[in-house]
Amino acid sequence: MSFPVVSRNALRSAVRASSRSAVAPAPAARSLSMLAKAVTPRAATAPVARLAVQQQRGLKTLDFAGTKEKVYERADWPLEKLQDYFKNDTIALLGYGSQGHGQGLNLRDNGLNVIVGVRKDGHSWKEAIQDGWVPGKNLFTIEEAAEKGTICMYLLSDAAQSEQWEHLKPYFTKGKTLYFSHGFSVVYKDQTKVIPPSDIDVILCAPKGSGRTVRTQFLKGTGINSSVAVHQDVTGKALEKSVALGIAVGSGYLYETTFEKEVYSDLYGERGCLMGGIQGMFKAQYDVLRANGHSPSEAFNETCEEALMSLFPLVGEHGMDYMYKACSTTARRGALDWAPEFEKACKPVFERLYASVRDGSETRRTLEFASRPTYREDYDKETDAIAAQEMWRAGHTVRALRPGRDGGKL
Ligand SMILES: NC(=O)C1=CN([C@@H]2O[C@H](COP(=O)(O)OP(=O)(O)OC[C@H]3O[C@@H](n4cnc5c(N)ncnc54)[C@H](OP(=O)(O)O)[C@@H]3O)[C@@H](O)[C@H]2O)C=CC1
Ligand SMILES: CC(=O)[C@](C)(O)C(=O)O
Ligand SMILES: [Mg+2]
Ligand SMILES: [Mg+2]
Repeated sequence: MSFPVVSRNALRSAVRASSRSAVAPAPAARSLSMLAKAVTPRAATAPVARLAVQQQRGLKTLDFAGTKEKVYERADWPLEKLQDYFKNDTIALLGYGSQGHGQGLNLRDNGLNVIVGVRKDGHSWKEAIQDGWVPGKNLFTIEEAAEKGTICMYLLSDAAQSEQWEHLKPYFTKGKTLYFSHGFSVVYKDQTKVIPPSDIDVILCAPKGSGRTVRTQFLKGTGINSSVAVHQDVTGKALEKSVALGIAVGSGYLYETTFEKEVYSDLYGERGCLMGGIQGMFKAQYDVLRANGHSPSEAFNETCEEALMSLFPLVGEHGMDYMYKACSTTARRGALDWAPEFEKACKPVFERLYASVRDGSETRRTLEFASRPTYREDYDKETDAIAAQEMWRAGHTVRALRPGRDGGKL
């Protein structure tokens, strides 16, 4: 079938770009995903799968639109090398939220010696048991795991990292490594009081996506992209260790950054285009359609469904210009004219947001809110309120209509 609105040149350059790109899936990765599907999940599958995916790539300096940056790729860390590198380590995951789940299961499937530490009988404890962690064998209280771990992965919520710090710090003794998936605790130390002992390596690997995706991409044989950074290098091996761990937890490739840059960009991004901004923009567009007499299904389809199911995936695969070219000349004219209007309207909001991240206001708010004993229920109330908005209730019905779907949950 032909694809009339995309010029041959555009298609050719899209293909060239994607074959050049560091993220283009290697053929081996594709066959790996079939392999991963063909065998039962967990332990036995992934190590076999990972061996199949020896790509000829490793540490690289790449040109990102004119700026040279270092990227680490998993080809430099085949499974046997990872297993050998961490053979004397006990990797202790402290916390089992979204990241604990994704990173922990991937480490376990990679055959590394990993244990989980969470509050006994809490929500995470139950979830860990469901995921096959066994109390007394590889599931412990936070304190027990912190004691046993030579590499302690501090994956409690950012608020709990601060709250538990004084209590857990004595376990982070000389020679151990402290690992974060966010620059938050260390960078906002004035508020969090997290100041690591000076005789341990302090490193970061922050997957740039949900812990759920960290897991699903690993099972598919692809890999999330992550940031790596070093806060303290006592052994001279801190960077190497952060890269090795980054690969071991399921990253496909890693960008080098600093704790500060990671946390500023992360807090900003999630409040902006990734989560807060997108909900706000969808809602505003939907409400105007409804106020002008459009039905809920029409308003939802023209705001969310088409974006998420048709146009955004094209942007993700090939870039914004490709998506524009795949749409009508009519759409293109209007979108080209209106994009700068939106940019102008949004820019001051983004500037205010960045300032609020940098001056610690966002941190203060998070620490206050997520420290509440009722934090789960309190968050649920607000996300339930989003689910209760007419827009997302309409979305529930729309999603259920997608062929192959039997319900409204993605
Ligand atoms: N979510 C994501 O996908 C991403 C997260 N990160 C970072 O990874 C780290 C972990 O985040 P995430 O996985 O989302 O986890 P959450 O922020 O959802 O935190 C959940 C974990 O913290 C524990 N916890 C919360 N409060 C307390 C407390 N007072 N005492 C003891 N334990 C507590 C929970 O245990 P319990 O069930 O017992 O309450 C649970 O194990 C954070 O630094 C985050 O910024 C980085 C990239 C993406
Ligand atoms: C998933 C992720 O990268 C976020 C949005 O930054 C987070 O969950 O904190
Ligand atoms: Mg974040
Ligand atoms: Mg993030």
